[in-house]
Amino acid sequence: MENNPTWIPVVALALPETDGRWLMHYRSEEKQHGGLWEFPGGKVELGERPAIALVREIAEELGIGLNAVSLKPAGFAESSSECDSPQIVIMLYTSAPWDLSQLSQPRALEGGAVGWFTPSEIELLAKPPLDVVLARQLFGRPA
Ligand SMILES: Nc1nc2c([nH]c(=O)n2[C@H]2C[C@H](O)[C@@H](COP(=O)(O)OP(=O)(O)OP(=O)(O)O)O2)c(=O)[nH]1
Repeated sequence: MENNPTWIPVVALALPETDGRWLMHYRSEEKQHGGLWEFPGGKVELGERPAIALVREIAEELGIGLNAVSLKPAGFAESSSECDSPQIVIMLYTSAPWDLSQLSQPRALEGGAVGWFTPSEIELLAKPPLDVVLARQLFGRPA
C-alpha cells in the first residue's frame, strides 16, 4: 500500500468443510490481536485484486491453494473512521467446502494454530472486533 494510507483493505476467508465446521486461525500471542481467533487472510497489496490477494495470503498463511474464481463475497466489516490510525476494511469471502480427506491440509505456517469449529463454537471463541461482526453476518446468531 502507499506510505500513508487513510484506509487498509484486508481480505479474509470463511472456509467450510463438508460436515458444517469452518476453519478459524488462532493468532500467535506476540501479534496484534494475539491469542484471538480470526478468519484467516491479510492485507491487499497496492493494485492487487481482492480475490487474488486472498489466494496469496491463504497460500502463505495456510499452505493451501484456492481457486480465485470459486471465491464468493460473504461479508464486510470496517473499523471506526474516527481514530487517527488508518481505517481497516475487511472483505470476507467463502469458497467451496474443503475436503478433509485430501493429502494437503491447512497448517498455521506463520505461527498460531488452525481449528475447525461449528458456528455455535465460533460465536463463543475470543475474536478481534471485526471478526465478531463478520461471524454474525455469516452465521447470524447461532442458537
Ligand atoms: N482480522 C482482523 N484484523 C484486524 C482487526 N482490527 C484491525 O485493526 N485489524 C488489522 C490487523 C492487521 O493490520 C490487519 C490484518 O492483516 P494481517 O492479518 O495480514 O495482519 P498481520 O499482523 O498478520 O500481518 P502484518 O500486519 O505483519 O502484515 O487488520 C480485526 O478486528 N480483525
